[in-house]
Amino acid sequence: MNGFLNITDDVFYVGVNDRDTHLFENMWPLDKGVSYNSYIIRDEKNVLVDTVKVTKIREFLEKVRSLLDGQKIDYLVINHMEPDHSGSITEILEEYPDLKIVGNKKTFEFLENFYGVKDNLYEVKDGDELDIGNHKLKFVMTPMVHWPETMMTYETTEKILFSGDAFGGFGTLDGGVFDDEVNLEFYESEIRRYYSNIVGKYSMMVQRALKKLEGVEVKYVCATHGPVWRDNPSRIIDIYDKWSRYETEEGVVIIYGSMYGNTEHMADYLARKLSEEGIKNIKIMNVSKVHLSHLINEIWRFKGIILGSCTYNTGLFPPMEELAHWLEHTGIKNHVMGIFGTYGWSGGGVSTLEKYAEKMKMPLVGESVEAKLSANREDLKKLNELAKNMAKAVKE
Ligand SMILES: Cc1cc2nc3c(=O)[nH]c(=O)nc-3n(C[C@H](O)[C@H](O)[C@H](O)COP(=O)(O)O)c2cc1C
Repeated sequence: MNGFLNITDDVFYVGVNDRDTHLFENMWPLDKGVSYNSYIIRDEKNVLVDTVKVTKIREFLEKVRSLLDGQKIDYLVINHMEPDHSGSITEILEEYPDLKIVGNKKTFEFLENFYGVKDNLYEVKDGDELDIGNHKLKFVMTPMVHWPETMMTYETTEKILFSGDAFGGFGTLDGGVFDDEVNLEFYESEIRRYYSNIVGKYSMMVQRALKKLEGVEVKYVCATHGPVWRDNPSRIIDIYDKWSRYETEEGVVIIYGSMYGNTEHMADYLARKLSEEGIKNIKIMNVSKVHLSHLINEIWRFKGIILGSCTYNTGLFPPMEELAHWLEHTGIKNHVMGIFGTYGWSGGGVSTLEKYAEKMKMPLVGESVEAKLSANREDLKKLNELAKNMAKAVKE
C-alpha cells in the first residue's frame, strides 16, 4: 500500500509490507509475507507508535515525511522492542532528533543494549497517562506477551488500542487494511499460526493482559502485524481470549510420519472412520512436508490430535520427533490424543509416542494401534475403535 492511510481523522496507518523475507525470526515461513504496522497520531504533540523492520526504512520514512509535511514528531511510543518494530528507531532519531522516546524501564534497557540509545527518554509505568492535546494515551504494561518489556498504549478519546504483537499475525495487507476489507478467514488462521508458535507459550500472561483490558471500551485494535480492527474489534479480542484459555474446536488433526506409505495408509483409514462418525473437521498432515508452524497451528485449533509414526532406529521417525519436541515447547494444554504407527522388528515408534502423551499430560482416547510393517485386518479393526473413541472425545 502506497502512502499513509486514515484510521480516524487524526490517527494514521504508516506501516509497510514485507514480501521479501522468507522466514520470520529466521524460522517461520512467510508464504504470504507479513506487515510491520506503525501508526501516527497527529495532535498538539505528534506521536509515532512503533516503527518497522529496518529493511523497509526507505518506504517507511517516505510515509512519515509525507504525512507530517515538515512537522516534527514529539514522541515515539515503543510498545515492543523486537527488531521488526524497533529496527528503524536509529534512523527515526536521525531525522527527528528532538523526539522523546516513551517506554518502560525494561524498554530502555533493551534500547540501550540494542541501539546504544539512552537520551531523551520518557519513562512510563502501568496506568500512566500522557496528554498530547485532544488525545490522551494510557499505558498498560503487559509483560511477557511475549517479551518482558511489552506494553500496550490505549488512546482514551477515540478508544484505540495499540496492542503491539498481541492480536497480530502473518500475511501482508494487500490493499485491504481493515477487518471489514479483508478475507478474515485467511488472516485469522495466520494470526493463530503466529499466536500458537510465538505467543502461545505465554498464554497465562496473555490472560493477565486481557484481564487488564476488561471493561475498557475498544473501538479499534491496532496491532503491529496484520489487519486493523475497526468493524468488530471485540472479535479478535475474544478469539485471543479463547486461544489463551486453550479452548478448542471440534475436529481432529492426524499427523503422520511415513517413509513408504504404510503409516500414511493407516492415517487415511482413520480419517475415513472419523468422518463416518460425523466429524467434519479432519486434517491429515504429512510431518515431513508441512512446516511445523502449520502443524502447530492446526493442533492448537482442534481438540483431537492423532499422531502416527513409523519406527526409525528403535524410536520415532525424526521429523515426528521434532514436532513432538516443539509441541512440548509451546506448553499446549487441553487436547486429547490418539496414537498409531508401524514397525518392522523390535518396534519403538508407538511406545515412544505413548511416553510422550504421558509427559504432555494428554489423555489417550483409546488403545494405540501398532502394525507390523503394514496394517492387517486386525489392525484396521483397532483403528476403527480408535476413531470411534476419538470422535466421542472431541464431541464432548
Ligand atoms: C531406515 C529405517 C530404519 C528402521 N528402523 C526400525 C527399527 O529400529 N525398528 C523397527 O522395528 N523397525 C524399523 N524400521 C522398519 C519400519 O518401521 C517399517 O518398515 C515400517 O513399515 C515403515 O513404515 P512406512 O511404510 O510408513 O514408512 C526401519 C525402517 C527404515 C527404512
